[in-house]
Amino acid sequence: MVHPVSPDPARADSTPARTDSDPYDAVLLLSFGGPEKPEDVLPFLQNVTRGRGIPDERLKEVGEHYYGFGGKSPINDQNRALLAALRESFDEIGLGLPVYWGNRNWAPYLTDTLREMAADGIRRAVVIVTSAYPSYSGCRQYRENLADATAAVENAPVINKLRHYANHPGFVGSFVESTAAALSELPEGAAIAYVTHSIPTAMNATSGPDGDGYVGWHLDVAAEITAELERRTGVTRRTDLVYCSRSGPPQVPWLEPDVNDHLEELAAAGVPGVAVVPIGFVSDHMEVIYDLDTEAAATADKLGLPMARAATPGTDARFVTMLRDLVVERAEAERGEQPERPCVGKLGPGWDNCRPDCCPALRRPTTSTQTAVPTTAGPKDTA
Ligand SMILES: CC1=C(CCC(=O)O)c2cc3nc(cc4[nH]c(cc5[nH]c(cc1n2)c(C)c5CCC(=O)O)c(CCC(=O)O)c4C)C(CCC(=O)O)=C3C
Ligand SMILES: [Fe+2]
Repeated sequence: MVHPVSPDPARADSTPARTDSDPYDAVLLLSFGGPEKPEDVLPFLQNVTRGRGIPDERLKEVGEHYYGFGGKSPINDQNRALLAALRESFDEIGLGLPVYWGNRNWAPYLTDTLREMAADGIRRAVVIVTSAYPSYSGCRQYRENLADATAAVENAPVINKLRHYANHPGFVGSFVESTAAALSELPEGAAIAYVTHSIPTAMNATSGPDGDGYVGWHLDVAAEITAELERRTGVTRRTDLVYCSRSGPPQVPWLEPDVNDHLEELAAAGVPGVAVVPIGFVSDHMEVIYDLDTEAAATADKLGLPMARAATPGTDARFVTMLRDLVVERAEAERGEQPERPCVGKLGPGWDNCRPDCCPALRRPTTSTQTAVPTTAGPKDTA
């Protein structure tokens, strides 16, 4: 006779109580990093642009943006504030996970953070990236950084990256509120200009599992914010998705129009004002305080076009709670449960794991001096 297998009580007692965060024992906040003082600016820019073919002219120009703000980017302080807010939010529901922080381009460097996590005995962590959309720069490059750092650190934790969250109601809801606040400062009939970081059109073409994921996700998020505001107020407005922070050589096509050209067009069209809504940024980065609050604001001023910039999520409660919910959601999924996956828009929730061919790196231009030279070639062709 076969006896049903009954649980061994002694064994059950020794099994640790399952918490909401199983199987994770830590959270890692992964970000871009930025300089903290003038001496940091050049080495930071060298870290960012190593092997990326950015013209020297552009680097000098971007360096000036940082020097104009005392050589300090707001991004690190924004991340410190987000860390504090996340810890507080975890505490509220008794989610006892330590929260670590590492960057791609500046201290605390990701590799050092992983080393610290390994030393603390962290075995498995979930990573929050401060980039909400699919693209090589905003997703795969961070996953490459994680792979490199994991390979460099002995006993590095296993790491899972959260799904893209731009179409989560917490992210969209935060921008709905900030856009409404910006519009309330403007004359009736003001337009909305949604702004994100420009990328090469070729990078957009390979973004996400089906391509065009970068622009596609931004358009979907913009449409949701617009629809919710319209639902609340009954007012229909002109809306556009435009871009800032183009870099790279001029012959390489990047996403357009630039926000400044767009403001010119709005003014020419007789639009009475514009809410500039930086949906591509989770907090106030240099792109926001320079490209929008300084440069675009000066353009609008010159045009006599009233402009109000909507706040980024930063430490907005909707955004912080969303990140906490996503950690819990991913833990549930990894335990084999079927979590709810809140999302708005037409595209459906982001995927937990990117396919191997998602957002491939672009082939970067090389010069002829980097190609192999046939050994039969003469020392110099003087013809
Ligand atoms: C999609 C995207 C995001 C959003 C996703 C994410 O958040 O990660 C983002 C964020 C950021 N980009 C930043 C800074 C820079 N980005 C650069 C260059 C580039 N960005 C690109 C794309 C993106 N960038 C691309 C395709 C390049 C060309 C070089 C290359 O192919 O890699 C350069 C070089 C100089 C220049 O050309 O501007 C700098 C200094 C900072 C820090 C700001 C601060 O200090 O507050 C942040 C958050
Ligand atoms: Fe960038």
